[in-house]
Amino acid sequence: MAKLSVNINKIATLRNSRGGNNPDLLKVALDCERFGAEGITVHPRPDERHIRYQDVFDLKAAISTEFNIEGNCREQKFVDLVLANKPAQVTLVPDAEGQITSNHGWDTIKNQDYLKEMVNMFHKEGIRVSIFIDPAREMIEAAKTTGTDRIELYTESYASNFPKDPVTAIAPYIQAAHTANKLGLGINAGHDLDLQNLKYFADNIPNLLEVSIGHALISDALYLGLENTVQMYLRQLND
Ligand SMILES: CC(=O)[C@@H](O)[C@H](O)COP(=O)(O)O
Ligand SMILES: NCC(=O)COP(=O)(O)O
Repeated sequence: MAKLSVNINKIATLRNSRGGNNPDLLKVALDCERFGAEGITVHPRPDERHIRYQDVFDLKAAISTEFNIEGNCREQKFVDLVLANKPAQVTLVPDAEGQITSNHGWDTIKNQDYLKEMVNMFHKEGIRVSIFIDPAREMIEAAKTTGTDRIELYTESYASNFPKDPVTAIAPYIQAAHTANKLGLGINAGHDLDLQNLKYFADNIPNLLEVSIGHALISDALYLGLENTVQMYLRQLND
């Protein structure tokens, strides 16, 4: 069964909009765990518009499930933050400066040597590495040569095409999963997964290990409540 890691960036966005501590990010993370989430994901960005660097230290000290820190390893501040906190997993994402949200995976062919160095450095500190990637065979094959433990499949195109044609939407992801499985790479996935598209994805991707979900899950929680929402997402993965 794939694990559910709740991305709490949006809770930090709401908190930061008023400058106080409401909602309390730590409490939300602990509540997500209490409600059944198997991991917490954060994606600190250089402008700290949602997750602040201090949040990462505070979360690391408080949570007991798997901590996944996503971000751009070309930012030295991000690398230092990850090394100082030693999460269970770091997910390397190739964000351009000022990007609203992540919108592409790594070109693992062009950046092969650089990624190798990064993977090596995080491995020396005992941190599992996942590389954020589009579902393309050549990118997955090149990812394998970096020594990464896992890839995270960028699911935006699956999510946007799912409503009109689920079979076509998932086809490249099934191919990608077969390639990754053959190479012995673990498979994570994320971006725009939601209560409509998650079950079909999880049912069709062989050996899916983990999904990280934030935007839709936190939005659903406004209507459904956080406890109920976390459990509804868990059911999409486990039923
Ligand atoms: C890596 C990824 O897919 C993104 O979902 C990201 O983690 C979300 O970041 P924002 O919350 O800043 O949009
Ligand atoms: N890695 C993807 C993630 O953490 C959350 O993405 P989203 O659900 O906010 O699109």
